Amino acid sequence: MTQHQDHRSPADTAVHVRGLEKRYGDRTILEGIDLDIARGETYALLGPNGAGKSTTIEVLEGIRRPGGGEVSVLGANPLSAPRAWRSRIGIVAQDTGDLGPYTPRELIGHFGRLSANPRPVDEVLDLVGLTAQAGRRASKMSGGQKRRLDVALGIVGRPELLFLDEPTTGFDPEARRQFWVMLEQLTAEGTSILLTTHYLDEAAHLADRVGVLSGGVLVAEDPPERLGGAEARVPVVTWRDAGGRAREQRTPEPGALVERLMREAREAGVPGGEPIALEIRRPSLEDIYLDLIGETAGDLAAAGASTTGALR
Ligand SMILES: Nc1ncnc2c1ncn2[C@@H]1O[C@H](COP(=O)(O)OP(=O)(O)OP(=O)(O)O)[C@@H](O)[C@H]1O
Repeated sequence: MTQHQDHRSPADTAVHVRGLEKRYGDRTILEGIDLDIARGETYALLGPNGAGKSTTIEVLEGIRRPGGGEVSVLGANPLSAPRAWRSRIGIVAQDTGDLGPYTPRELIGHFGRLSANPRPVDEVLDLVGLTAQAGRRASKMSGGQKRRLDVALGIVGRPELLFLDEPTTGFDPEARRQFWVMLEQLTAEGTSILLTTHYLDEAAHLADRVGVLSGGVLVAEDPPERLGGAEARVPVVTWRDAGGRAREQRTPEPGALVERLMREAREAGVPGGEPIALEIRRPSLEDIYLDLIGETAGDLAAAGASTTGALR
């Protein structure tokens, strides 16, 4: 939770969650999640398989009952929200069932008629890149094309808040880029978006903020370029010393270290005076993310907690 949002009332935010808990049987999945998503914000929920991302989204969609806590989505409790509330949210679930013998054009038209102010079918087909497949049976389309259709059905009603659970799984790289452009267009129209993804570059590209869910709690929450704090971004210098041993040092001043290594290499008579296998690397978002979830796994293991399923 960022401090500037503390004063906001649930009605001002797209999503407002306090102390969300969820258990399945004797397994605790969510242990007290606080989450605020501002109107117009794109928020990416990250976390290992089984961390509880889909569970969280399903609670927000009103299709799963929370075990405890306070949940407000577009100012309403999802479990008791009126019918009209449902048409203000868009859902792209992780698994969409069988879409029957229908074509994308028929399905998009049908879903559009359920909403008060649908986008024209041709506009939706164009937005998701399915114009050429508009008249084909959905069941005969490729996995990536079916996924695009799921997205089409999620956006046809011009939702104020769009939930996207791993939306680009199965997309080829070009389709992913097109999808990103489409989301940027929705964002420009003011749509709030909550997405889950295992693609860190996708989160970095799209999200205003990312939250990392691990071990039942949000272990970090920040804009992608600040995730993990400044310390996590300190560059790592790796090289081999004169004896051939792999060496590694984290330093905020890699230039000074490289200068020292070069001097030492020259003094040691290394041919060319170049440190062996020298590399300077800034930790990527993926490195930082893996550190964050690794720490949680370590903490829980140390505490003797059950790690089945809930961690990786
Ligand atoms: N209906 C259910 N009954 C019992 N356990 C469930 C149920 N639904 C989910 N779970 C368990 O809850 C945990 C969290 O599942 P969830 O689908 O929310 O994780 P996720 O973070 O979305 O994972 P993934 O990245 O694999 O999609 C998993 O261990 C899952 O097996």
